[in-house]
Amino acid sequence: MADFFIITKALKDLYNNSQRLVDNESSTLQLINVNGLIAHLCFIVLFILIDINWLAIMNIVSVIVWCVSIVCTIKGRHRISVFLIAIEISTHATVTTLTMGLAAGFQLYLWPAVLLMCVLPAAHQKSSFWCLSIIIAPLLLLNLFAPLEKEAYRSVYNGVYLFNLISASLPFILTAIMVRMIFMHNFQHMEQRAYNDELTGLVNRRRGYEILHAAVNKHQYISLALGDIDHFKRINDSLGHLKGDEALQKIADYCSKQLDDMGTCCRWGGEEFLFIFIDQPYTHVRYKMQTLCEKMPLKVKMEGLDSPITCSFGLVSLDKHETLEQALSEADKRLYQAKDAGRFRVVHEKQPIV
Ligand SMILES: Nc1nc2c(ncn2[C@@H]2O[C@H](COP(=O)(O)OP(=O)(O)OP(=O)(O)O)[C@@H](O)[C@H]2O)c(=O)[nH]1
Repeated sequence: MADFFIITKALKDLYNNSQRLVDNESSTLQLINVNGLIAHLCFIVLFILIDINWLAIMNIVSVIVWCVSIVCTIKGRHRISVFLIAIEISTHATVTTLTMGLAAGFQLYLWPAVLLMCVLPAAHQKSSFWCLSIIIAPLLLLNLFAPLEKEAYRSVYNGVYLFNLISASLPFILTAIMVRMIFMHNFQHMEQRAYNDELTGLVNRRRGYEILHAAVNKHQYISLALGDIDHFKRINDSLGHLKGDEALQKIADYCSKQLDDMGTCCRWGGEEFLFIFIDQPYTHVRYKMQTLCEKMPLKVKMEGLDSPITCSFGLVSLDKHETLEQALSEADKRLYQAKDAGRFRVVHEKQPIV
């Protein structure tokens, strides 16, 4: 069991680090450069072994191009590096396919290169278009017009094709994984921005409504507490808006920690928070909200304030025959009752309980 956790943790770490990797154009390019360099070094050995010396020499030239590309990437000349990669792959595939025929499988390297070019220079559309053309043009022309086989190389076709098939599939699969990771990362980022309040990090009103509607559709038992910071204007007026923001962050932090897994705290408006409890016994919710309210002045502190930081709350549970809007409106009414009764309290029925 422990082994299983170690493996899942290692995979998780790898996934997180690789996300950082694809976030950074420079490290992605360098990863591709190093892979290209290693592949061509292997080619040199392979072609010496099967005695095709002109291909071994050609791969030495390729190695030099990949080295130059590595230097360009280090110097931040990413566009040149991408062009070099496109030209190297395109030239290599064209010359070898025309000389040995399609049966050797060198044209296969152009497919992962198409995918790579679509992903890599995403920030520069013009160069992306040219790099793609450098790859797509030979891909089409070779498949249409290159000779299928050459008599001189018949004996090596099986081995060379298999080698090319495997080593061209690997970058294809890796690039596809990279595209998926970029997509997932961007999706999570967008979801985070769409659902979370920027200042406090709490879920926002939109997400709050989604959680509520989902619970209503599933006929779950819902309790709501609408909270409002007491005399927040005074905090802003005495310490300034930036410190006011800091107070909001501290209160949000405190509320989420206090709630733990029991419920969700949303930033409902400026200095208003909505606490959502799904399928939690009302007595537990009442106790939780009351403790949260009582402990707040002890746990949330700001230097330079004359009075402690407190909140008032209106707590309701959603009746079966009641709509969400009615429950929210009732919570709002109870919040006002809490304010009228002197603040720093939870009103859950008609009368305050703190
Ligand atoms: N710093 C900061 N202030 C905010 C933000 N959103 C709302 N506010 C402030 O919150 C204050 C709300 O003031 P009021 O509605 O008068 O309420 P209050 O002073 O909290 O008084 P009571 O609610 O009656 O206890 C205003 O000064 C708003 O400018 C925010 O994101 N950052």
